[in-house]
This record gives sequence, structure tokens and C-alpha cells, in this order.
Amino acid sequence: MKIVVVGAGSVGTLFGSILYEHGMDVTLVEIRNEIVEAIHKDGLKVTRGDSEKVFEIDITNNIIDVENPDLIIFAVKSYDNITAAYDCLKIIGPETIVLTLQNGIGNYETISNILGEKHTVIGTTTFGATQYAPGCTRGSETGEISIGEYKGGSSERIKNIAEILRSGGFTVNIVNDVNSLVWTKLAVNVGINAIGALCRISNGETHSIESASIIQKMAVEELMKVAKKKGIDLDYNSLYDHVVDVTITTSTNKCSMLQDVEKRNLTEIRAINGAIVDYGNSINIDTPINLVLTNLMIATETSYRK
Ligand SMILES: NC(=O)C1=CN([C@@H]2O[C@H](COP(=O)(O)OP(=O)(O)OC[C@H]3O[C@@H](n4cnc5c(N)ncnc54)[C@H](OP(=O)(O)O)[C@@H]3O)[C@@H](O)[C@H]2O)C=CC1
Ligand SMILES: CC(C)(CO)C(=O)C(=O)O
Repeated sequence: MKIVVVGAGSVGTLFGSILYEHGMDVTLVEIRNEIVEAIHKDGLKVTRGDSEKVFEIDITNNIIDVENPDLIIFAVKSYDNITAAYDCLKIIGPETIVLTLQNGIGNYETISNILGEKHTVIGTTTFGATQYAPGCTRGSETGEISIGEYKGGSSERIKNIAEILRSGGFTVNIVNDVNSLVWTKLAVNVGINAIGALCRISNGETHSIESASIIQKMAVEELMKVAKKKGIDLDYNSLYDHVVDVTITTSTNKCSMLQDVEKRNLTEIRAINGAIVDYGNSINIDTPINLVLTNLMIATETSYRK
């Protein structure tokens, strides 16, 4: 089984290390030379809980080196989807599957438009990771991957991917309604990320600070209105409570959007709160809170990327 991870950032290096540790044939593909050079020179250092390990994992900045893999794990930020998908197009064989576990919405649609639905599978993950220096990643000790067919249900290819990932050390759930899971994760990111990034506060504080939690609740309620009208099957009674639970279970974390702002990177705002605004516009539902959060984030990005 040949596995390629496209994007050797936080999540890509964590996933790559787990696959490597379980004896899989895995190669990382990364465009940032400092990451490629650091891993070539010192290996990939991954810290999880009290354990710190170094992996002599293969990494390249030239995707052509890894033609015709069985599985590609797509681990770039949503704003890099188009270029990364065209890169994958150069190496996919007739049976290659590209798996996106990215946050936000619209990832599957963008990737499958370029690579075809036959090659694209979507899921979510509860793992978290931060690459704090090139080739040095801190990752959660536990986590799961959930996958399913975009149009609902399972299939032989979903079972095959699940088997590959299980052999590679992952706990994998096959779910009937993957879209529902993607929207549930979206609700968490809609409720936490922009508020955490704009206010420079931890995940816990996005709820424990009352003025932040007022905005959080309104942002998630807008998502629910949009999702209901779009016919997304969600547990609407418990969705907001789920978001609050995540603020508690990840209370000391800085969300990924805050980390991006601190690194003066682009953020995934357009695929998270921005997507709620776009969907809302397309079905005549006002989403003023998400509109404000989106524009404030874009203004923040603009201020440091001029
Ligand atoms: N980090 C986490 O805990 C989690 C992240 N996710 C999702 O996973 C995705 C990846 O996130 P994360 O790992 O944090 O992102 P990172 O920014 O840490 O890593 C992405 C890496 O991919 C590189 N890259 C961009 N385009 C290409 C390309 N065409 N080929 C190869 N490499 C490329 C980037 O380089 P450059 O910076 O130069 O663009 C960067 O080094 C996101 O959608 C995120 O929402 C999901 C769950 C948890
Ligand atoms: C769940 C959460 C909010 C964890 O920090 C996350 O997905 C992120 O930071 O993007």
C-alpha cells in the first residue's frame, strides 16, 4: 500500500508519523523547503503526551516522485485546495483515492471538481496537531477518523480505505451520513475559530467570557438556520451544546485560526464562517454575525499581508 500525504504541516506530519510507525509505505509531499530540509536533516520529531519520537520518514517537494499511490491524504489548508488538487492530478492512477479530512465546507466539492468523484472521499478527524517548528509537531495522543460516501452510505472503496487506515494505526468509523458529521465539525469551527482568532483567546474563553459566548451562540444559530433550510440532517437540539462541550474539552487550546493569525498566515475563514454567509445568501437567509466575523477576519489578514 503506497500512501502519500500532501501537505507536511501540522496534521500531515502527525498522520504521516502514525502511518510510518505502523509500517506503512508513506511519503510526505511539501512545498515549504524549510520543512523538507529539516525532515531530511533531522527526521520528523513528533511529541504526543509524554512521548517524543523521531521518524526517518520520506519527504519530497516534487509530487512527481510518488506516482500512482493507493491513497492520498489531502492535508493542505482549504485555500490551497485548487493548486494541491492539480498537483495530485499529476500522480493519480486509475484506482487512487484522495481523502480530505479538512475543516470547513466546500473542500470535497473543490477537490472532486478537479479530480473526479471517483477519486475523492471525505471525512472528518478529531485529531489535533501543531507544527511549532519545521519538522517538529505536537499532536493529540488520541483521535479518530470518520469517513463515508459523500452522497450517503458506505461502499467497497470506503471499506478499503478504512482497512488501509486501520492497518496504519488509526481508529476509523464508517458513517452513514458523512455530511452531517462535516456540518457538526463546521458548527464547532464556526463557534470557536473566528472569535478565538479575533479576540486572541483560548477555545475555553470563547465560551467562558460572556460577551464572546453571546456572539458564539448567535453564529451557531445562524449555521443551524442555513443547515435546516439546506436539509442537512443534524441533531439540532444538541448542536450548540456540542460546540460548548468542545470549548470545554479543548479549553486550553489556541484554535487553528488564532495560530494562523499569530504566524501571519492566511486563515480558513472563507471555508468556515464565510461559507455560512455564502450559503445563506444563496438561499435567502441573513447571517449578519457570520458576515461580521468573516469580514473582521479578512481585515485582520489584510492588515498583516499588505
Ligand atoms: N491542525 C489541526 O489540528 C487540524 C487541521 N485540520 C485541517 O487539516 C488541513 C491542514 O491543516 P494544518 O495541517 O493545520 O495546515 P498547515 O498549514 O500546518 O499545513 C499545510 C502545509 O501544506 C503546505 N502546502 C500548501 N500547498 C501545498 C501543495 N500544493 N503541496 C504540498 N504542500 C502544500 C503548506 O505550505 P504553505 O504554508 O507554504 O502554504 C503547509 O506547510 C486544514 O484544512 C485544517 O483545517 C483538521 C483537523 C485538525
Ligand atoms: C476543534 C478546534 C476548534 C480545536 O482547536 C479546531 O478544529 C481548530 O482549532 O480548528
